[in-house]
Amino acid sequence: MIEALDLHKSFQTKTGLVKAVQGVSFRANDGEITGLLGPNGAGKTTTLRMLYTLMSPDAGRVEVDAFDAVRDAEAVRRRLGVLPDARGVYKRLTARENIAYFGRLHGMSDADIARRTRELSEALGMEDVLDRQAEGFSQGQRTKTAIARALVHDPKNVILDEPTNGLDVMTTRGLRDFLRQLRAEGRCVIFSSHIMQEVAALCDRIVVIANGRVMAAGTPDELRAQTGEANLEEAFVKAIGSEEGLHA
Ligand SMILES: Nc1ncnc2c1ncn2[C@@H]1O[C@H](COP(=O)(O)OP(=O)(O)OP(=O)(O)O)[C@@H](O)[C@H]1O
Repeated sequence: MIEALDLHKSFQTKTGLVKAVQGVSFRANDGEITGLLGPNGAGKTTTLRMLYTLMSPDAGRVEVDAFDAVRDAEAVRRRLGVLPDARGVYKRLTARENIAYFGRLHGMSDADIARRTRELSEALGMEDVLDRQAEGFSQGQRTKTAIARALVHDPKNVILDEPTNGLDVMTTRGLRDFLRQLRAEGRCVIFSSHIMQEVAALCDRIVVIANGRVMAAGTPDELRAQTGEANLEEAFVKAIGSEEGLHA
């Protein structure tokens, strides 16, 4: 389970202070997919970075399975699998070597790494590229490698920053099935997106973010009730106040 408790984060820039996240709170439960939906610049990536301990919040707290992300950062990292916005796949290594490298960083045995690599490559449909050097991989192949690598240590909680960005329709469908499988395994899954159809298709719980603030949050039914809109996509538009930036 992942909890964001009144998170704040600002950045000093040449043109002044950018308030990227201004009081974001939500809870993502185990066995559920939670979607962070918002237009470009809403604060999704900054929020996720605080959840996965890359950035510390100016104010507020993150808890992962009741561990504090600042005080117990190590314990939190062990419980997380992360697909960051910069995928960061090592080009000189094959997909298999990329996955194994992360497995070793987590202290896994070669046998466990081999077993998890088999499971993940089958689930993600990437057996054909497993032993190819990542140099020259398509965007989808890079994303799959980065996801397999993030999950090699079998983490209970999974955070994915715009996982379907740049993927074709078939790869996106495969990835959606994969996320549903993670949910069925009882994991806590959080992903960000600016595509409302994506969030509507997958999520048990949705956090609508704009200008660094939570505009609405809840199950699809709760969001429809809160906004008085029968159609979920209309509910998103109403919560944000505009449909700009919410499409593919
Ligand atoms: N390191 C940084 N320095 C300065 N400003 C930043 C930094 N990181 C983020 N921001 C600003 O904070 C705001 C929120 O950015 P963030 O990347 O969190 O949004 P996002 O919802 O993930 O957007 P996108 O969908 O475009 O990825 C933006 O105005 C962005 O320019």
